[in-house]
Amino acid sequence: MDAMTSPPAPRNEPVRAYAPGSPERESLTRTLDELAGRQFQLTATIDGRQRMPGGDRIDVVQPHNHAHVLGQTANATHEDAKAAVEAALRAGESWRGLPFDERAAVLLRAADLLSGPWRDTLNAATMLGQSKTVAQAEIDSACELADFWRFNVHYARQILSGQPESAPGVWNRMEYRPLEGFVYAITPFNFTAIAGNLPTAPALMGNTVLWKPSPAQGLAAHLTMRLLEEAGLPPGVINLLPGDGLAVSDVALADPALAGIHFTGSTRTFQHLWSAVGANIGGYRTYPRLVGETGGKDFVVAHSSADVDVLRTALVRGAFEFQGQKCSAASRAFVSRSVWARLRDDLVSEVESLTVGDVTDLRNFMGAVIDRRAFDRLAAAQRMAHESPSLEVIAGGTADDSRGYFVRPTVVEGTDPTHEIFSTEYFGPLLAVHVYDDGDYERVLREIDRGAAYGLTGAVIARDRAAIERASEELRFAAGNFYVNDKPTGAVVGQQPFGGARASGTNDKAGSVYNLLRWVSPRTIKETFVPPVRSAYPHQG
Ligand SMILES: NC(=O)c1ccc[n+]([C@@H]2O[C@H](COP(=O)([O-])OP(=O)(O)OC[C@H]3O[C@@H](n4cnc5c(N)ncnc54)[C@H](O)[C@@H]3O)[C@@H](O)[C@H]2O)c1
Ligand SMILES: N[C@@H](CCC=O)C(=O)O
Repeated sequence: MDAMTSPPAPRNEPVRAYAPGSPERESLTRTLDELAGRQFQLTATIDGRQRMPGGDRIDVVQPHNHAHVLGQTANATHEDAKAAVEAALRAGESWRGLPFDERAAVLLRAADLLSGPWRDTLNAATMLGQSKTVAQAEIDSACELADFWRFNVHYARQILSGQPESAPGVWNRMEYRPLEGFVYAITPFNFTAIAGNLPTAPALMGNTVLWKPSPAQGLAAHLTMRLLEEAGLPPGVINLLPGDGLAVSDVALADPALAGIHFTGSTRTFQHLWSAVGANIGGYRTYPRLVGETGGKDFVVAHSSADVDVLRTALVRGAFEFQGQKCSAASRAFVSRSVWARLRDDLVSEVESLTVGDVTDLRNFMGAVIDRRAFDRLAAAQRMAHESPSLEVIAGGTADDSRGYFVRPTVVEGTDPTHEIFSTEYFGPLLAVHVYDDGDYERVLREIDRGAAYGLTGAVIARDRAAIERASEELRFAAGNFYVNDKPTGAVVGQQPFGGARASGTNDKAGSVYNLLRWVSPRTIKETFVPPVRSAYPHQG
């Protein structure tokens, strides 16, 4: 169809409350029972066909009840990856030839399916598979994913409408071509929305994709793929390859047609991928676009003018929601001594009262950490905190893996702000607090800026406008998402475009124009209506 069309304007998907007795709670509870009672085969999807990969088998379990197996998956092999590359390249010819509106319609339909009939399914899968409470699942697998799909269509249209000037007699046009080759999307365990966005954002711009989700997010990823198929995604446009990704990387990173990597996960993994691309740089048809959103050591700085209730709430929610497994989670706090005197006891008792347990019991505030590796890492960090002379564990500090991977929310007070607890990302419910003299605000801002390698999120809690301005200035490069009198988590698509620099990534702001621009390779076309027919210029006489 040749027309300037107007799709529905995007708006943020309203967040449901799931209060006791509400219809949405009853319906979700039924879906939780239904999914928990099934055994899923978490297959690969290559060229629209599902098959179990040929590599080692992996059980996908409920982290809060690790004896409960939700399904089986397997590591994709070299053969699986080669088949997926071929399928993506084949599908690319027809997918990029489709008018933009047809591609956009698939994602708009996916968003409406997700906010309607698929909502309970993806929320329940995210609760069971990733141990998210209903509130955390709802803002992720329902709202943020639907927002990504709707807002990306809106931002893509803005990009397509960006056209150059044309002088009289000439028509200049900009064509937003997809990249030449395939995009490799590698996604983390912690957000179903990020997992769904990373393959679909390049696809919207006309690219075809290999999608390698985290095994620990395998159930929600499998169901997201089914939802996209129901929405009309053609075979081969997104090819899902489950497992650890090692064989997939062997194939994808060595392929001349690798045109981009869309990654979210740890800094270490991204640096490994970047090095592999660097080592092979002469072998590609085009320079691969490398987009990676990675780790964080996110701060809260409380000035002596801070409101103590605002600070306590920002710390508890910011550090402990989803067990601190958000790249944005507050993990280092710098609190002025006069505020700490009024905060400490209430903070400790609130943290000690947080309920941690099975997320299908909707009264719990927190679930389990994702797996054995995370549990061991966090238990070791707790031991280190108990043993270190400059640290005092003032809340939590225990962990129990007898039924699920449960780690109590833990607050550690540290006198030495250069201790590794203030610079290492542990990715769990562990908050380190440094108390500074009220007069040392400027010094502490510099300490925060230099104290960690990351630059993802941070917050200042203060009533004094000059203190807010000083923090904003001094910490300008310490956070890509900076919050004033709020927790440093919970960015909303369309409102707080998300991402950070330094060791936190390429800061391409998922769910924005900046991100989508990375998946196009513009072509400028100049057409001259009445072209010259002589080479000589007037000054030649
Ligand atoms: N900045 C952000 O927006 C953001 C968002 C979410 C998570 N994160 C970060 O992600 C990390 C937690 O997620 P994670 O534990 O899933 O990270 P991870 O790096 O362990 O894994 C991320 C993905 O990479 C895959 N992977 C690892 N090695 C690979 C290889 N050689 N080839 C192909 N795939 C490979 C994993 O299987 C997984 O799918 C934290 O550091 C967190 O801060 C950042
Ligand atoms: N965008 C999310 C964090 C994603 C990383 O885990 C937030 O703002 O809390």
